[in-house]
Amino acid sequence: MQLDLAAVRVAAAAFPKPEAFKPSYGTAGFRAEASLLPSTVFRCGMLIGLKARSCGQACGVMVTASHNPEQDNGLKLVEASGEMLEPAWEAHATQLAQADTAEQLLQVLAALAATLQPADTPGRVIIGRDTRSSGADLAAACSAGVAAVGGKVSDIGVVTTPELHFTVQTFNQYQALEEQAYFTNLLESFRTLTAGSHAPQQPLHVDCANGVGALKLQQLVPQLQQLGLQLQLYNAGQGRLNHGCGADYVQKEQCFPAGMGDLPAGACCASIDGDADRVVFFTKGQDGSFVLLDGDKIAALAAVYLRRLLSHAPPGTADSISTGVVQTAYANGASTRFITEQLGLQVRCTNTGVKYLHHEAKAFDVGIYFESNGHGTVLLKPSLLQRLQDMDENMSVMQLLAVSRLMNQAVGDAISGLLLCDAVLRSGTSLAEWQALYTDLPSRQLKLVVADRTVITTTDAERRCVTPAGLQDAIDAAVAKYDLGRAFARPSGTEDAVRVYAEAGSQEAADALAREVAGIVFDRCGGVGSRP
Ligand SMILES: CC(=O)N[C@H]1[C@@H](OP(=O)(O)O)O[C@H](CO)[C@@H](O)[C@@H]1O
Ligand SMILES: [Mg+2]
Repeated sequence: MQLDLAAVRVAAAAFPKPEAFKPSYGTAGFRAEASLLPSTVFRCGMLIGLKARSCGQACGVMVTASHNPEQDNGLKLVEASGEMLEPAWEAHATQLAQADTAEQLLQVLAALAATLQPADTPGRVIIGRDTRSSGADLAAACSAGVAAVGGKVSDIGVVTTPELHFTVQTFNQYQALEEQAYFTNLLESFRTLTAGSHAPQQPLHVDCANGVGALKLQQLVPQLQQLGLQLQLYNAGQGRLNHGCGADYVQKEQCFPAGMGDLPAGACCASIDGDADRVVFFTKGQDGSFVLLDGDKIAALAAVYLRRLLSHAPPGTADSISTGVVQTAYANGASTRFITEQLGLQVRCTNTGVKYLHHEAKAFDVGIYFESNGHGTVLLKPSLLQRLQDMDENMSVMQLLAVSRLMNQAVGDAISGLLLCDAVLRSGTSLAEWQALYTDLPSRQLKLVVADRTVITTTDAERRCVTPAGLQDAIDAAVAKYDLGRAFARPSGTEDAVRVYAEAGSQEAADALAREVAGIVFDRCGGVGSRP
């Protein structure tokens, strides 16, 4: 592909890279303090502009730092399929973003362009952003990057991350960019799923993390009310983004978000994160305690529901359909046991990061995937959808098709997840029954800093360490001392830290095992600071 490198040089000069800044495309794209990022987003604009021109379709950029503080920002790049950027291109993105001089930058860009052919159709880049104050300027820098390589831009303004993925996916199918298509799709599929179910339900109290999800849910409130769902929104934009609220806070701190501690016992509550791509549920126990229903519990509920729908489909349907649940090593062992032993479904474990789960889930006709922290969705294979469409109209078949429309097929979507769980709760599974599907094994997560976390390499979906030598044997010896013990250590893909996870028969044992494993990692991997 031919590029006007002189013009690129001039355009790039307006977005100099801070000298010591070495950004890399992590588990969820780039993230940093917003003022560091203009060069990164400009360069990623060039990268995704080239990709769009070479495939002749729309690709996407989402400017967001998700659950991180307001002063941070970042970006996620989106393929024409609506899915996350393919790994080979993550490496190109890192190379471009790290180029120190104009010469290096042009060299990396020209080398990449030389491998690409322009398509017959022009392609375009759809850019969205969350509510952060730095978002508009960064989106403009990204547009400038796309333009510098001769690409076309559609800036769709403030949207949730999954909405951007959905828009890219559907634009390539129907050439429409209207936001209403996203809402209509959610509302109509929710209507099908809840038709004939037992309204009125109790209200659903949603903590919106003071983020973009609040804006979008506010728009849905009146129509959802007509469908029998009463949404009460909290942290809907008055307070600081992700501050004392949001899915990340609630799941990590295991406590009520700001403004929601006074709700009555048994209230049905949920938290979404700053860019609305993850959701967890929670409630208050009769004793006033905080009760979390995390991504594992959502996966279990979705699995119960889909299994039920499949069993009511025309005879023989369920037998010929592969249904599986994809989890990571962080999934509570009790959830894995419930899904395999009680539901008789397959469970696969992948590396941490939604892109790995999504990929694995596509192998099933019905693939349910959730990380414990609430990222996830339900995928139905196109060949299965075709089969269902060809079947006689049966309530369960209609509902299975509705699940495929409600659940974002490109990426995890908090709004889809909220609506799916509400629909299942109305279909006859109560909140108490959901809670009681299984009891979580006590667990503990810790993190520690070591001199160089890349000395730790892992295998078996990050559940076992390969290097440094002897580390895994020492972890195994620790785990063996605990009843129902399981533990692993892995380097984070988003932070300069090593994460340790442990579960065991009691909370004290899980805490002790996590501490012990963290100590082992500290001693053998060059721990920094005080020993855990
Ligand atoms: C234990 C944990 O919660 N890890 C998170 C975190 O990844 P790490 O590689 O563990 O830093 O950020 C990812 C991106 O948001 C998310 O997908 C993942 O679940
Ligand atoms: Mg997020």
